[in-house]
Amino acid sequence: MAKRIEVSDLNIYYGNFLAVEGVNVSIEPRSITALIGPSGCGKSTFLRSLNRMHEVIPGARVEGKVVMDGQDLYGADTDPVDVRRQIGMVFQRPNPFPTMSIYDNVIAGNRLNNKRMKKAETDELVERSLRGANLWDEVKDRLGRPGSGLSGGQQQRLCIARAIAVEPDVLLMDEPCSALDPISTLAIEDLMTELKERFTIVIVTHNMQQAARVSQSTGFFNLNGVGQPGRLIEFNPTEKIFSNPDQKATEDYISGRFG
Ligand SMILES: Nc1ncnc2c1ncn2[C@@H]1O[C@H](COP(=O)(O)OP(=O)(O)OP(=O)(O)O)[C@@H](O)[C@H]1O
Repeated sequence: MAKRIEVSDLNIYYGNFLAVEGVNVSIEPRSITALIGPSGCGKSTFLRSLNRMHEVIPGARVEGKVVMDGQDLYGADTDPVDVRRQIGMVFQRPNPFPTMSIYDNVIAGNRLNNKRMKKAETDELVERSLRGANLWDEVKDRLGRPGSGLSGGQQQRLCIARAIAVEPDVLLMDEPCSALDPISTLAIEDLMTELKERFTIVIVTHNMQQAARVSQSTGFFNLNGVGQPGRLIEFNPTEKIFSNPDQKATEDYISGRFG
C-alpha cells in the first residue's frame, strides 16, 4: 500500500561532513516525486536516507525526522531492516545477481526475509512480479536461465520485479534509466507510471525531460559551492517547476544555464 513520507529538519552527515541540510518535505503516496539538481548536491544521499541505506556507510548519520504514515523511521524501536523491506530501492546500474536464475532473482528479497512459501505460491509471486514489471512475456520461457543473460533494460525491469516482489510501500529509484538506451528508458518510464497506482515512487534523475514526463512533484536540490551542504531549494508540482518556478536558481538549472 502506498504511503506518505514526511521529512522534517533533516540533516545528513558523512562523518563530520554535512552533506545535506535542513530538508522539509512531504512526499505524496500514489505519485512520482522527481529529485533534480547539479552533481554533488545530495540527491542520492537524501534518497538513501529515506530507507536508512545511508547509515550502512561507516560514520554516516542523520538528524531530524522521517515519518512514514505515522511511523518514525528513525525511532528507537524501528528496525532498519524492516524499513528497507517497506521502502525498496532500484539503482542506477541494473544489478541482478549474475549467476542466479531469473526466477530466483525475483524472489531473492523474499528469501532474505526468510519467508517460507510453497512452490505454487512462489511460482505465482514470480509471475505476478514479472508481469508487474512488464517483463513476463519476454522471460516466461527462460525463467531458469541466469539474470545476466538479459539486455540492460530487461535487467533493470528484473530488478524492479525483485523490488516489488516483497510488496513494499515505497520505491526509491536512483537514476534508474541512466545506463539504458532510449527505448528501454521509455519502457521503464511507462512502467513507473503504472506502478505509481500502487506505490509511492521517488526518483533521482539528471534527465529534465524524464522528470517532466513522469513525475507529479519535483524537488530541486542545489548547493552554494564545493564543501557546502546541499539544500532542497524548491519543491512544487512538476508542471509549475517546469513552467513558472518560484526560484531563479531552479529556472537557471532547468533551462540549462548551470549544472
Ligand atoms: N560515501 C560517501 N562518503 C563521503 N562523502 C560522500 C559519500 N557519498 C557522497 N558523498 C558526498 O556527499 C555529497 C552529496 O553527494 P551525492 O552523491 O548525494 O550527490 P548527488 O546530487 O546524488 O550527485 P550526482 O548527481 O553526481 O550523483 C557530495 O559532496 C559527495 O562527495
